[in-house]
Amino acid sequence: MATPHNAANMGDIAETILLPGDPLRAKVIAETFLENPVQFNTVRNMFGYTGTYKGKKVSVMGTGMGMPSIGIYSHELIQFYGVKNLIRVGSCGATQENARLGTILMAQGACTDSNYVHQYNLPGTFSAIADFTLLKTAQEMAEAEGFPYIVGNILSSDVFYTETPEWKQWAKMGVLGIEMESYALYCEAARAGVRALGIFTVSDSIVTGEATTAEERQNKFTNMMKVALETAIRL
Ligand SMILES: O=P(O)(O)O[C@H]1O[C@H](CO)[C@@H](O)[C@H]1O
Ligand SMILES: O=c1cc[nH]c(=O)[nH]1
Repeated sequence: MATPHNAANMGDIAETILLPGDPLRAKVIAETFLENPVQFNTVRNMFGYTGTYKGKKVSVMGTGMGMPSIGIYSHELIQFYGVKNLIRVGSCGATQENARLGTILMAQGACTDSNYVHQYNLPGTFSAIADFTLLKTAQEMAEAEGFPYIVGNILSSDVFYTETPEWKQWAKMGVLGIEMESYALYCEAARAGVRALGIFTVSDSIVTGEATTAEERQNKFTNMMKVALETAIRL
C-alpha cells in the first residue's frame, strides 16, 4: 500500500536499494545501469525505480537532502516495503587533503551534529556504523576495479552553509568528509535490524576549494554507482 511519500505497492521495491540524495541521480542510475527499469514513485518528484542488474532485482530511489528527508524515506522503505539492504550513494565535501575529487569515501562510521538519535532516548552516545558485510563487499569491489577509495569516519551535518569552519575540528579527529544523511540512515537501519552503508564521491574539497559542477554530481559518479551495484548483487 502507498505511504504519504511513496506510491509503490508491496513487492514493487527490491530488498536491496541504492539511495542517492538527488532524485535525478536515481534516474541516471536506473537508465544507465538497470535492465527494464520500472518507475515506482514520482510523489514529490522523489523518483524511484526497480529493475535488474546482471539479472538481480535492485531498486534505486532519491532521498532528498538532510536527515529528516532520508529519515522519512528510509523508514518507509524498511518498515512498509520490507527493504533489507540500503546503500546510500551520495556526494560529499572532503575534509582531508588526500581525499581528492572523484575519490570514493566509505562511511565505516558516521558522526553528527544532529539530534536525530534523541528519539530513541538512549542513556549515552550512539555510534552509527555501517553494516560490515556491505562495507567489506563494497571495499572489495572498489579494490578489484582499481577505483580510488578511502574507508573511515564521516560527518553527517544538518548544515551545508556553516557560519564558522567547524569542519576543521572534525578533520582533527580524522573525519574524511561531510555529507548530510548517513547518520540518520544508520540509525533507522540499526533500529530495524537491517543493513546500511553510505558511500560518497568527493564532489568538492573543503580543504583545497576544488569542486565539481551540479551536472557532474548528477551524472558522472559512475565508479561509485558500479561499486554499489556490484555490492548489491553479491548480497
Ligand atoms: O549528493 P547527495 O546524495 O544529495 O549528498 C550531498 O549533497 C547534498 C548537498 O549538496 C546533501 O544531500 C549531501 O549529503
Ligand atoms: O553535504 C555536503 C555535500 C558536498 N559537499 C559539502 O561540503 N557538503
